[in-house]
Amino acid sequence: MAVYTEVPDEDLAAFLKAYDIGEAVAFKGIAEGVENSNYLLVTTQARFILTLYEKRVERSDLPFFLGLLEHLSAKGLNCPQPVKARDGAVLGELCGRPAALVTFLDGVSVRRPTAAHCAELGRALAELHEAGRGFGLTRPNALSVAGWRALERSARGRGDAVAGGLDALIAQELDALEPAFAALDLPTGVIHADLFPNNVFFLGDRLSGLIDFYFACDDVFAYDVAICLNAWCFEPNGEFNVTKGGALLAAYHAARPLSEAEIAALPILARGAALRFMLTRLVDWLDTPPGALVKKLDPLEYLKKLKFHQRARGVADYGWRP
Ligand SMILES: Nc1ncnc2c1ncn2[C@@H]1O[C@H](COP(=O)(O)OP(=O)(O)O)[C@@H](O)[C@H]1O
Ligand SMILES: N[C@@H](CCOP(=O)(O)O)C(=O)O
Repeated sequence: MAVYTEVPDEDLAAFLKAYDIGEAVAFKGIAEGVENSNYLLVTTQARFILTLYEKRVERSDLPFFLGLLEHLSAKGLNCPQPVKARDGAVLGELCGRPAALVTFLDGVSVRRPTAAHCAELGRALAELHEAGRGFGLTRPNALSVAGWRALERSARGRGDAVAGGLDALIAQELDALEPAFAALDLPTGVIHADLFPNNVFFLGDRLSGLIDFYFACDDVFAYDVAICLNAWCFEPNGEFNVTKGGALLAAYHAARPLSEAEIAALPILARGAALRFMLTRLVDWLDTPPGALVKKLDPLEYLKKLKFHQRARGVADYGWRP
């Protein structure tokens, strides 16, 4: 359960005084999520999500995240919209944490995406990349290749207790991926960087909205595609589903054509994305105290994915059909 900070009734009431959104009629912690504390707030006017920003979110990044939501909403993308307080501010403070209210999106996330879901996702990802153009703020990707060494250092010497040989494998991957990423010269812009199935809502078969932009940053567009190939196209038994991969890539390409260089780079980008999620999960796995109210995510799921990417012979292995 991702509620790190409990909000007492009187603190909530004081916080809501700054807004013109009606009276609170229900307020409850949301079990899903990993990074921040999220609450569902129902008022006499509407439903909202109240987020208290926790560990990995830097306060100085919040204008980027909240401004991006406003920019994307204005471009017609269905994502949460920050709610302004009476003084126009979108960022407040609650229980000693930065906090914001955003609009509630209808829809449900899918646990077992089909090829049709992957196609919807591919199209929406391309639309997100297009909609991000012209956003005035920038944010480097703290969890791209330049950030992986620090994660490796913080897990160093402890990986082998999770899987035999893991420490050496991570060190070798970094040695291989750092020069490979440095050699890439691909189109960049605003990416979501965490568009996993839990952050995508559907109404029936149609994708209805995207949430959780708190890893969004400026980076290579095709890296975002590679993150999604990892998150959407593997089966629970660890096999990559080329039908799903092909559907995701074709739908993305139809909405934002991928260049030859982007297509050729997908296997190495997917390998890097697998390492990135394995590393953050590994650090959380090792450092989350026993009894913490959060579901720890399995780093070894991403070790299996990484091994698939190491073996991949080319983009055809991901279902790409020219
Ligand atoms: N704008 C929103 N509309 C509806 N539900 C939301 C919204 N934002 C978050 N949620 C719910 O809260 C859960 C956790 O949100 P998320 O942003 O993924 O948290 P975290 O960043 O902590 O991982 C989501 O799975 C979803 O159920
Ligand atoms: N998607 C990441 C964890 C981040 O969780 P989210 O709830 O913020 O999407 C992973 O699977 O490792």
